[in-house]
Amino acid sequence: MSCAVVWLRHDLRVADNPLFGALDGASSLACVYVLDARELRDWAPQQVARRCGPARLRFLWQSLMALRGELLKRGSDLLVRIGDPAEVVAELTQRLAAERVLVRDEPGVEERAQLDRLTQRLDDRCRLQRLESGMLFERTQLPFAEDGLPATFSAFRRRMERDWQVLTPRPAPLTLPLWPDGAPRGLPPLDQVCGVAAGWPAASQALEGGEAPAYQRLSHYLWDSNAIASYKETRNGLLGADFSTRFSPWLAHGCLSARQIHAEVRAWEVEHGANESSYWVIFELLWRDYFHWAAWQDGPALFGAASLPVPDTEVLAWCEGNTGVPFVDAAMHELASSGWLSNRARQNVASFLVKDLGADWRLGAAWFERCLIDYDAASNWGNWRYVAGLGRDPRQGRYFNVLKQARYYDPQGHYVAHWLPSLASLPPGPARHQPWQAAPERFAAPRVEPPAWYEWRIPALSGAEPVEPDE
Ligand SMILES: Cc1cc2nc3c(=O)[nH]c(=O)nc-3n(C[C@H](O)[C@H](O)[C@H](O)COP(=O)(O)OP(=O)(O)OC[C@H]3O[C@@H](n4cnc5c(N)ncnc54)[C@H](O)[C@@H]3O)c2cc1C
Repeated sequence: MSCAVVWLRHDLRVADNPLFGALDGASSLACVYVLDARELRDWAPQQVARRCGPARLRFLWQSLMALRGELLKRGSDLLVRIGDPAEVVAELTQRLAAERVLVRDEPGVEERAQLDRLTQRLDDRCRLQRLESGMLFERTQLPFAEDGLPATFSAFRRRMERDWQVLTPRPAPLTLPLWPDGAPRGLPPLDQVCGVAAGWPAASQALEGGEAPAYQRLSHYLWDSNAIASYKETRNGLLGADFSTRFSPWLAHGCLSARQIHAEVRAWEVEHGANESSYWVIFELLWRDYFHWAAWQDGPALFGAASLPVPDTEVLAWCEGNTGVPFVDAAMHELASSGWLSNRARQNVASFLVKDLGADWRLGAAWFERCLIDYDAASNWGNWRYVAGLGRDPRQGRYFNVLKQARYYDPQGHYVAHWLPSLASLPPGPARHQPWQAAPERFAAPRVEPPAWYEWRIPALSGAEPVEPDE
C-alpha cells in the first residue's frame, strides 16, 4: 500500500494538472489545501486590511467547493484546513504514513519557504515531488538559464517566439486512488471562516470560482460572443463584461491553465483564422509567464524592503477612492466593490499613487493584494514594480497623465459616472473628469493637481443646472 498526498495551492483544477498525472503506484490519495492563517490577519496598522479580502476569499471558497465536487466524482475528496501550511501537510503526511507529497512549485517567497520547511519535517521514507503547472512554458523549455532571464519583456517575447512550442494540456483523470482510511476530509463553511466573505454582495458574484465557470467563460469569450476577434481593439475598455477576457481570476487560483487557453485560442484560429487579436491574447499570457520567471529570479526583492510603512492620509484616501480625481476614485470604488479592475485602470491608479501622490508603491501593491480576486504574487508585485520604474526594464520616466488618459479612454465620462453617480449630474464629456473646474461650487479640488494636467484645464460651467443622468 502506498499513500500519496497531493497538496494543492494555486492549482485548483483536475484537468491539465500534472499532480494528478504523476500518481502511478499510489494505492490511496489524500488531497489537501491549506489556507495560510496569515492571509486572514490584519495587514498593517491603521489600514484595517487583511491580506486576503472578502471578494478573493469568496472566490477561493467557490473554487475549493467546485474542486471538491470534481474530486468526489473521481472517487477522491478534499481536505481544507486553515493554519500553517507546512505544519498541516507535515502532520497529515505523518498520520497517513504517506510516501509522497506532490505539490506545484511556485515562485512566491512564502510558497518557497513552505516547501523548505516541509522538506525538513518529512521523514526519510517520504519524498517531496515538486511539479510545474499553470504557465505557457516549463522551465526546461526556456532557452536561457533561470538567472539569465532577458531584462525586458520584449527581448523575452522575441526569444520565446523564435521557437514557439506550447505543450498540449492534459485531460482530467477519469478516476483517482481511494481516499485513505480514516483520513479527515471536507472544508469549513465560509461563514465560519469569514462572515463578510460569505455574505459578500458584490458585482463580483458574476465571477464565480471553479473549473466549470472557468470553461464557461473561455467558451463564452471565444465561441459564443466571438469577443476574441476584436480583443486588440477593445482591451483598453473600462465598462462592460467582454472588452477583455477576464480569465485572470481563474488563472490566479489555477482553475484554468494558460495552456488550456492557448489550446482553445489555437482551435478558434483554425476555425476563424488567426488575427492580431487572437495573437494579442497569447501575447498577454506571455507577460504572465514573464513575471512568473522574473519572480523566481528576484526572490524577496520582488516585494521590496521587509516592513511596510504605515499608510498616511493620502494613501488611505486613495484606497477609499476619495482623492477627488474621478478617474482614480471610480476605479478604486470598482476595485473595492467588485474585486476586479481593467488593466487600463490598474495602470492609472498605480501611476497616480506612486508618481502623483509620491507614495510607497508597496502600499499600493498590498492594497491590490487584499482587494483583487485575481491576486497573483508575481503579476501583482511585478506590475507594481514596473509602474514604479523599478525591477524589470527600469524606467523612471514611465508616467501616466491620468487626466489625459481619462479624457482619451473615457471621453464621455460614462465610466466615472457609473461608479461615482454624483458625476452623472454633469454633462457627458470632460466636465466629469474635472468636476472641480466644471462645477467648483459642488465638487472639491483634488488632493493633487500635477503640472502635467494644466494644459487640460476646462472652463467652468458657470451657473449651469445639473443635467439628467445618462444611464
Ligand atoms: C498595478 C498592476 C497590478 C496587477 N496585478 C495583477 C494580479 O495580481 N494578477 C493578475 O493576474 N494580473 C495583474 N495585473 C495584470 C493585468 O492588469 C490583469 O492580468 C488583467 O487586467 C486581467 O484582466 P483580463 O483577464 O481581462 O486580462 P486580458 O487583457 O484579457 O489578458 C489575458 C490574460 O493575460 C494576462 N495578463 C494580461 N496583462 C498582464 C500583465 N500586465 N501582467 C501579467 N499578466 C497579464 C492575465 O493572465 C490575463 O488574464 C496587474 C497589472 C497592474 C498594472
